[in-house]
Amino acid sequence: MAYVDTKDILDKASEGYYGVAAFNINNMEFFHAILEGALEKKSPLIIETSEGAIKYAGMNDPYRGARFFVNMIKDMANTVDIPIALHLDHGNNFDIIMAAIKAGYSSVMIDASHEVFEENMRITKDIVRIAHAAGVSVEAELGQLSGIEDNVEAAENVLVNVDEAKEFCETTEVDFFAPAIGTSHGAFKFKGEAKLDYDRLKKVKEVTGKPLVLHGASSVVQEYVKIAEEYGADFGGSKGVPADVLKQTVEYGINKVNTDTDLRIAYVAGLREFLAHDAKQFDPRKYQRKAMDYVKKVVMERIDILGSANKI
Ligand SMILES: O=C(CO)COP(=O)(O)O
Ligand SMILES: O=C[C@H](O)COP(=O)(O)O
Ligand SMILES: [Zn+2]
Ligand SMILES: [Zn+2]
Repeated sequence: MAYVDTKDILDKASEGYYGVAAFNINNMEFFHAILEGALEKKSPLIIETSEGAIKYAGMNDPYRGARFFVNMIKDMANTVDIPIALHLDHGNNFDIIMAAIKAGYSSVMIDASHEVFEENMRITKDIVRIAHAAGVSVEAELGQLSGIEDNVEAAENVLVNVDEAKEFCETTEVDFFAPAIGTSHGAFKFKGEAKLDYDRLKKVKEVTGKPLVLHGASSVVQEYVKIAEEYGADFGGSKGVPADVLKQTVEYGINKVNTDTDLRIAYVAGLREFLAHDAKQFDPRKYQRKAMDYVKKVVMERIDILGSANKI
């Protein structure tokens, strides 16, 4: 169909109260596996790359890395019949954000959430001005991702403040907004029960009216953790955001659901399983296929959970 603005995908999702997964990639194989899954589900697709992914792909040259991803994804988008957007995840380095905008990313995230509120607003507003002038939409974040502990006072300090969220969105004119509501990145999100602050989420949706983004949203699917561990991995104690919790967040206004860890675990499970059974194989197209099939399955399962199938 086309290479599109992330905002187009997310405005529709926000109106329709469904979620679209944003999948992190570092290379072609993950992109192909994700694309196969999205095509089968006829789902809009957001691909995102971290600054680290851009440096990796560009052999430490950000502009070269950003061009690498734009070329791969834009070209492919023009040959398939689903909308695809390319997003810079957790942009923090000015040069890399500029490289992504210049190379043709659909959108960028400016993550100045570690700064104090006023400074976060100032930095975000600056990036919005530059990005919008280039026709690129912007995501920004408020609060810190570190999970809700039993201590409520500590949670207050890391979770998004609703009044600040309103002021932040109005002042900066960001296109989509990531409120911290209790998730964290990686495979070890919760010690006990997965607990997110739904009330806070509902209020943020109400006061901002923006498409909302959930970071650290992987489910850490135990089926793949088990396979990986059967073949030598050690992810003891891993725990993610369960599917029913994700569905609930979508119902309360989350539209972009960032997913990296689930794909990494599925891939490494497939790779370990395949290699353990075929000691003679050294063709990457063969030994990566099972890993890609597992990634594709995770992608399709997430599309079903979030409700973006047939929304093209
Ligand atoms: O938030 C993410 C990327 O920005 C990814 O989160 P996970 O580590 O839960 O996959
Ligand atoms: O949010 C972070 C993403 O999972 C990307 O991580 P990375 O910096 O290892 O590429
Ligand atoms: Zn952050
Ligand atoms: Zn994130």
